[in-house]
Amino acid sequence: MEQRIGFIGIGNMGNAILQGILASNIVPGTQIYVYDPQLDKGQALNQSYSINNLESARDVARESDIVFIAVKPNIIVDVLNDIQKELKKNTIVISIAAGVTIKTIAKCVGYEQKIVRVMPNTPALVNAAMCSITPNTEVTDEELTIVESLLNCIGATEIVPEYLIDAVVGASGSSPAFVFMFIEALADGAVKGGLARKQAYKFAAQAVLGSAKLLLETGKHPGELKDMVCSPAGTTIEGVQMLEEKGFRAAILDAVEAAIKKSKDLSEK
Ligand SMILES: NC(=O)C1=CN([C@@H]2O[C@H](COP(=O)(O)OP(=O)(O)OC[C@H]3O[C@@H](n4cnc5c(N)ncnc54)[C@H](OP(=O)(O)O)[C@@H]3O)[C@@H](O)[C@H]2O)C=CC1
Ligand SMILES: O=C(O)[C@@H]1CCC=N1
Repeated sequence: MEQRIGFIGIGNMGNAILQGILASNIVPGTQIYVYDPQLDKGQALNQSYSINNLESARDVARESDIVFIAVKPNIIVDVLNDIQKELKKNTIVISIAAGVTIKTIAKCVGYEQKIVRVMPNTPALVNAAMCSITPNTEVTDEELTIVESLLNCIGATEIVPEYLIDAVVGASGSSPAFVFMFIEALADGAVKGGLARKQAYKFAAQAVLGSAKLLLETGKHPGELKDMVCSPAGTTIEGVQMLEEKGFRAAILDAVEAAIKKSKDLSEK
């Protein structure tokens, strides 16, 4: 890919996308420009991949054809106002912020700027991200394809209308945290049953990974796959009954709903 890619902010999520892109080799490090106030974050990558560590967000905006804004939602407006004069007409501004609308972004960088909202997740670090993509009307089909191919290098993508991004936050942006809690709890249970801690994480995580793969690759309904595990009068159905009694499904549903609500609240501010 010939485009120069910028990153403003390389905290948890910016760094995960950046590392995923670097590992995929789609863009050489020399075509990547980053700024984060903690310069050491970029310096480590500079040694391994020869990326360009710049001294300000404005410098990154000036150098980039596609620029990821990966700062927290509460400072994104300040950052966008700061870089606005440095953007070229065709620069694609990608925001990964939860709850910051295309309209809010356009108010800062101009309604004619090419803007894409992306909702990624941290599995980007291991090239297993799920990203939603929402372009504004200034983005051409060709440019959208470029953004898609960039993000497909770090996982899977789906194009969604803007009003569904809050739901994506619940389903895949925030949900890795819920899944890690689930894995941690699975492992705690196994440790209680006598398994060594390290092995417990491996068994639990591989079970989650394998189950997700089975669902995606067979396309079967999750209920059918669950039924395949439950032998009559066996061990699994005992656990399933316990999860139903403790409100497992309702708890997950409520957690997703709470994340969606927060994302909506942020965009109404
Ligand atoms: N974490 C996740 O799983 C996901 C996050 N997101 C979105 O990603 C964005 C970033 O979140 P996350 O990575 O978790 O947050 P982090 O706090 O981990 O990362 C933000 C980074 O931006 C840096 N920063 C602060 N001010 C500036 C500035 N003026 N210019 C450049 N960089 C700056 C911060 O430095 P310092 O720490 O010194 O302030 C930090 O390194 C948010 O908008 C969030 O909604 C979206 C999907 C998933
Ligand atoms: O917690 C957050 O606000 C961000 C957005 C989605 C995942 N992390």
